[in-house]
Amino acid sequence: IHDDYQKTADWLTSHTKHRPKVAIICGSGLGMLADSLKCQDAFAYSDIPGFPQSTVQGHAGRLVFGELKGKTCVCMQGRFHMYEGHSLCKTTFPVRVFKLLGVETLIVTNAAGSLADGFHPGDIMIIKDHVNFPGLVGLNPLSGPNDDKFGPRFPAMSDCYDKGLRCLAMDIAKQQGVAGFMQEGVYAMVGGPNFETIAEARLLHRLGVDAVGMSTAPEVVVAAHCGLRVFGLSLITNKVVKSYEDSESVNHEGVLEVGRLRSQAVQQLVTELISRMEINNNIVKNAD
Ligand SMILES: O=P(O)(O)O[C@H]1O[C@H](CO)[C@@H](O)[C@H]1O
Ligand code: HPA
Repeated sequence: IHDDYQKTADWLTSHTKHRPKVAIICGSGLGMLADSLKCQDAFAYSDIPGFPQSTVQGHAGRLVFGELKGKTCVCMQGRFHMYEGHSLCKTTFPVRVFKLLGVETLIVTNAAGSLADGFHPGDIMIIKDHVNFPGLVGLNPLSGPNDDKFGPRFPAMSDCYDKGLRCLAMDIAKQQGVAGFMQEGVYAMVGGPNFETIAEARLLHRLGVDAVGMSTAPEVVVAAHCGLRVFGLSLITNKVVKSYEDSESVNHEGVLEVGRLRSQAVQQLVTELISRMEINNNIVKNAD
């Protein structure tokens, strides 16, 4: 299996001169993060040996290499979800390819519905921790024989969202004047593709979940397993309906619309974070 990741990494290395240290996974409606990369080399997923295909609207299906503020990055314009029918191994395939390419830091973004009372559509939540619901019942990308070349059989997950990067992102948000819609909280992954029932929403709320979506946790588990430093952002695109009296309901078009609305703020925050993070070692530069 290691060979499959290596083959894809070798193909990419022979098709681009970029050697990224940072990888970004763009969530629903957040694909524009890739647009600001300079000196781009872009590949359709369908042209990359071993890569799965994106099937969801708002996920373009392109891997983009380039420079952002002098740092070399690779950006997934479109991710893979379990509900598309991919195995969890396939949904997280690119993360191990990034590791083999020399990536040290993974930035994950997603669109999510909020459960926390003080959260509103348009808020940006720094992910402090996650609840991996599929993982709790054994749907885990690390299931099966462990590949010791990537990491240990029983990896710790108690510190998978890097504290230094979380603090730095909050400082940057204050400096950019967007602290008013920044939050920090717990993301839960559910399987989807249906949105939550009211009873499910109430359950998640009572369990202390701040935002819910259908992705991210498997990618972060695989990244933490192979020693990548992780930073995660959820764009709150809707409130999850928790009341039987509420006549509103969520839809994917609305999710994408909020993505477009906040695209610039997310882009500015991620760009500045990358610009200020120390590459090549694990020390994060403090805000000025
Ligand atoms: O998690 P991302 O890919 O941002 O997408 C989120 O938005 C879609 C639902 O609108 C789901 O796929 C959910 O997971
Ligand atoms: O309300 C939601 N629930 C699950 N996934 C989501 N992705 C965007 N919004 C939501």
